[in-house]
This record gives sequence, C-alpha cells and structure tokens, in this order.
Amino acid sequence: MGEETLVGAEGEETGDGQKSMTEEMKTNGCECPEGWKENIRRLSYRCTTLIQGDYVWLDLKSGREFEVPIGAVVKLCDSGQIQVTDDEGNEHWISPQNATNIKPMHPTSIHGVEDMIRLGDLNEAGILRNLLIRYREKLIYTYTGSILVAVNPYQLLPIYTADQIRLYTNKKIGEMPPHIFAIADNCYFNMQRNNRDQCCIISGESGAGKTESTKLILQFLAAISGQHSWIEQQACDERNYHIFYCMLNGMTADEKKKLGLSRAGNYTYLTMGNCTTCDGRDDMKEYSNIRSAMKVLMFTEKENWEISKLLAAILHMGNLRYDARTYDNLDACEVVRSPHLTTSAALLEVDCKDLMNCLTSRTLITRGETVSTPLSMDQALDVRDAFVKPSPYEILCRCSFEQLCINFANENLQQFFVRHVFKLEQEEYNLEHINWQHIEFTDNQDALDMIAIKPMNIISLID
Ligand SMILES: Nc1ncnc2c1ncn2[C@@H]1O[C@H](COP(=O)(O)OP(=O)(O)OP(=O)(O)O)[C@@H](O)[C@H]1O
Repeated sequence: MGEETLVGAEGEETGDGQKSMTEEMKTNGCECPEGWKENIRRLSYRCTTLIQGDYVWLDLKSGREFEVPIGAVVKLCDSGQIQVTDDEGNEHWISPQNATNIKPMHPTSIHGVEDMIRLGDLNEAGILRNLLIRYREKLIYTYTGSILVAVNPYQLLPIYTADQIRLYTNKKIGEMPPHIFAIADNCYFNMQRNNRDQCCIISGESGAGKTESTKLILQFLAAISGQHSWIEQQACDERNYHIFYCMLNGMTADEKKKLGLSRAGNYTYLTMGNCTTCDGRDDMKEYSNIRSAMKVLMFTEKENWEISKLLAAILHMGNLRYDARTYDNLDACEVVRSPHLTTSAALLEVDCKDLMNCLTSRTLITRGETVSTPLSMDQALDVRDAFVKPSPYEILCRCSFEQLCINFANENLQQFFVRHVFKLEQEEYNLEHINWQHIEFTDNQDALDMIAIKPMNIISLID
C-alpha cells in the first residue's frame, strides 16, 4: 500500500462505528485549530488501519543530511497517538500533528528479500533496511538483479568453505542464496559457453571489501579449475603501505627523534599483517628515491616535512589505547594518556584535549542545535581507524583532475547499473510482450556525454 492509498482515504469515515478524534473533541466541547483537524482525521484513519505489530516507515524529519525514513514496528495504537519502536530500538510517540511521518511498509520490506528487485518499496530507505536486516542475520550478500551487493562483515564468516564452493558450482544465479561464489561461477560458465574473456566490476569505497571479494573470486576460480598453487601464494602475510616502512628505515636518527618514531615492530598499524619486511625491496633505498622524486616534483623541504609529520601522526594514533567508561548509562570511553597521544596532537598541531574529544564523542548539528554523544570503545576505535584511512588523502585531491576521473569512473559504473537493471531488462520485457509497469529511473547518460562523449566534452576542453 503506497502513500496514494492513504491520501485517497482522507476524509473517509473510520468505518467501524468508532468516533473520530475530531468528533470526540467536539463532543467534549473543545475546539482544535483548523490545520490539526486534517491531521487528526488522518491519524484516526491510520489508527483504525494500523494494529500492534504492523511495520511502518517512520520519517524522523530531523533535518540530518542523507536522512531517510527508518523502519519501525507499531507497539500501541491508542487514544490518537501511535507508539512505535524503530529498527535501532528507539521508541517514538507519533502525535496527530505528525501523522504524515508514518507510512505503511510493503510486506516485502518486513523480513527482507534476497533480490532487491522484488522490493515493493524500491527506494533508498527500502534498500538500506533490506541490507541492514539481512546483515544482522549475517547475510552479507544480496542481489539487485544480476548485481551482487556485499556488506563488509569485518569478521570471518564460515561461508567460504570447500563445501560452499561445491554448492555454488554449476548453478544459475538465484538458484542458491546470494553469494560472491555465484558471481564467480556465472563468470566461469559464461567464459566457457561463449569462449570469451569475462569482466567482473568490483566497486566500493575504501575498506568496503573489494580486495577480499577479488580474493574470494580467485579462490573459487582456482578451486573449480584445479589451479590452486599460484593463487595460494596470494595468501601470504601483507605489509601496510610501503611508505611507512621506507620512512622508518630511511630517515636519519635525528628526523625520527623529532617525529617520536622508532622501528616498524613497535607500531600496531605496521604489525597487523604479521610482516614488516618485503622480499626484494630495499626500504632505505626506496626512501631515498622517494625523497629525490619529491624534489624533482618541486615539493619544498617544508611540504616534505609536513607529509612526514602526517604519516608519523597516523602511526602514533594507531598505538592509542582506550579505557571503557559509562556516562549517564551510556557506553563511553577515554583515550589513555600516553606519549603517543601527546605526540599525535603535536604533529597534527591540535590541542591534546580537542583530539581526545573528537576521538571519543560524536557531534551532530540538528536544526542549528549541536548535540554531542559519547562513543563506546568499539565505536571510538572505528572512528580512529576511519580517520587515519586513505580518505584524508582523498580529501587533499578533491576538486582535482584525479577527482574528476574518479567521478567519471563512478558515473560509468552507475550507467552500467542503470543499463543492466532498468534499460535492458525493460527492453526484454517489451520484446517478450510481458505485461509490466514502467519503472522511472534517473539515466545519467547526459552526465557521461558532458564529461567525455560529446564533441566539446569537459575532458577535451581540459586537454
Ligand atoms: N567478505 C569479508 N569477510 C570478512 N572480512 C572482510 C570481508 N570483506 C572485507 N573484509 C575486511 O575488511 C577489510 C578491508 O577490506 P578490503 O581490503 O578488501 O577493502 P578494499 O575495498 O579493497 O579497500 P581499499 O580500496 O582501501 O584497498 C579486510 O582487511 C577484512 O578485514
């Protein structure tokens, strides 16, 4: 049931002999403002249609950027008010004037679907909730037609065993629950059937799991084609970015002292891959080459030093330790005071207290009001790791040619998606004379034409 159904229901009788709230108020001799009457009528209609246990979309309308309605379940529908509990466990009372903030949820969204093409509420909220409820059940893979969406579980799930490989071999997409192995099997099958190379596009932001997905596809291909040996070598221990090791081996003792640095084995971020050296690489020589290359590229000594300070700050932040705390019954934490904390703050040229605050609390600005909430220890660790990940580099290159190229690549991926999920699918329905309802979609072909296809496109103008 969509919003139209409800709007169409406005002005109707409740239909079960119950008095509407407006009638009730008149009987009791009080009057309500005109605007409210309409809302009360809507809500009383909803109260008669919604019952305890019904699922709804709740639009919190908090004004937060990127906000979408959240799923919620009706707990109570009584005396003109509706009480709901949302997907995050928070309770809300919906008063008559906010009646339009809730909409019934399509049955396909209640427990989720394996293929999001089947969602009745095919919008951002519907897609996010579908991924969320599946993720909570450790179902990290979901289809959208022939495209697989993977949510990074950040834990090893028992779904990549030899048995799973056997289960997904020679199966059609959709025959088994969504899985990265199904995509790999589909590629392999198409390669054999059409005798043509296949291409698998893996896209996502930094840390989304592209490398892991690639490894899993290779693992599957290796298993079914009997070519284990060279791929299994791919599973060796891995270093972090080479520049860290080069820097620690190549800097002078004096430079390292100024940055408070010691040897690679002393830094959490550099030892997580169980390996600090790399066969065939000479870190000291590499560092000298990097410094020379930076000179050629006309980085000044000061700029060079600023970059070293940032890299050193990342290493120190990785060594920060936290203590769990509870404030006002909320899980919170504190950064343990240590030389790593003071050195990080000094290198980033910020106040130590400010750094501690921004690592342990979250600040939201809602309708002009600033609200600060503490982070639990796990959340704070995530925030710290996200802060030092490559995105700040990415911020540096925003608005540059490189960013334009990234945008262009993403627009191409979007076009691939639009073409396969909407255009080709709908053309096929037409060809086969299938009775269907046209789905509106935003085609980004115009953006692609403007960036690189039209004769006077942006790339050619820059060129
Ligand atoms: N399917 C998965 N199962 C378990 N853990 C995963 C999975 N996918 C990703 N991870 C975890 O997330 C981390 C980051 O994933 P990965 O390195 O694949 O991201 P990425 O998208 O390649 O990042 P970048 O673009 O920065 O290279 C992995 O080291 C791993 O811990």
